[in-house]
Amino acid sequence: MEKVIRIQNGRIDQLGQTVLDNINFEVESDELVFLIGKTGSGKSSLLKVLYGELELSDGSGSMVEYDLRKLTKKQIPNLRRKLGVVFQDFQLLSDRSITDNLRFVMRATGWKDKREMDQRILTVLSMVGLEGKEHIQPHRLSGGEQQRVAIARALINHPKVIIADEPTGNLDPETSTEIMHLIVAVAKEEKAAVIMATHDMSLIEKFPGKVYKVENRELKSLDLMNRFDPFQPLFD
Ligand SMILES: Nc1ncnc2c1ncn2[C@@H]1O[C@H](COP(=O)(O)OP(=O)(O)OP(=O)(O)O)[C@@H](O)[C@H]1O
Repeated sequence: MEKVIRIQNGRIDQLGQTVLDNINFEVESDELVFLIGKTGSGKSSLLKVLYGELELSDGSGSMVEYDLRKLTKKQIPNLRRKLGVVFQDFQLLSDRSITDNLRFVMRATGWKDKREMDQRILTVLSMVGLEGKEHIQPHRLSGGEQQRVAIARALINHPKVIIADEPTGNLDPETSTEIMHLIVAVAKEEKAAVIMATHDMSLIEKFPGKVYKVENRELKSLDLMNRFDPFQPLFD
């Protein structure tokens, strides 16, 4: 299996303070990886490094084929073309239809041919079960549907990695499970790895994946056999 993420002895700083140190982390192209840990522990910071929003301050790291220590401003859009990013608050443009939300990203990532764009829009909307809703504006959709649009947007460029920062944080438990099923299914279809920060333990129980815990400025791989040991709580 190809490694799509690799960080060795990495360090992440925010405003001169070390958030995470001695990060050793690898993700293969077909893996589902959960990041857990208390609020403020550094999950989002790690994800930001992976999508080029924050520097890797020390060590070495690669994301898809990009060297995270040598990432130039010019390379960041190219890196993001290889990724799909999904956020807790969906981050859709509220004044545009679903189609225009997707077109906006497509234009920003170099798509030009209108027919090809329309075709891809139909494909990704059908992958997330939103066919027929192309012209609706996001505020007329439920939270679960809005997250489906965000997932469709993440799929536009055939991502190698889907990065999801608490994608179910604003959804009820039933919708969260549906969205999680969808992320896992589309990742399989597109052959993308998934790395997801979450506070939702029920998702980790339902969907088999690797689990890393961020704690005391360290990223620890949790032993899968022991991770439900009641004496080693996942969440404090
Ligand atoms: N833009 C920023 N500037 C400075 N410090 C920041 C910034 N964003 C986060 N931090 C700090 O970095 C640390 C890690 O925050 P981060 O958002 O990565 O945690 P998290 O585990 O994702 O939390 P949450 O579960 O609330 O999303 C915190 O101490 C936070 O205050």
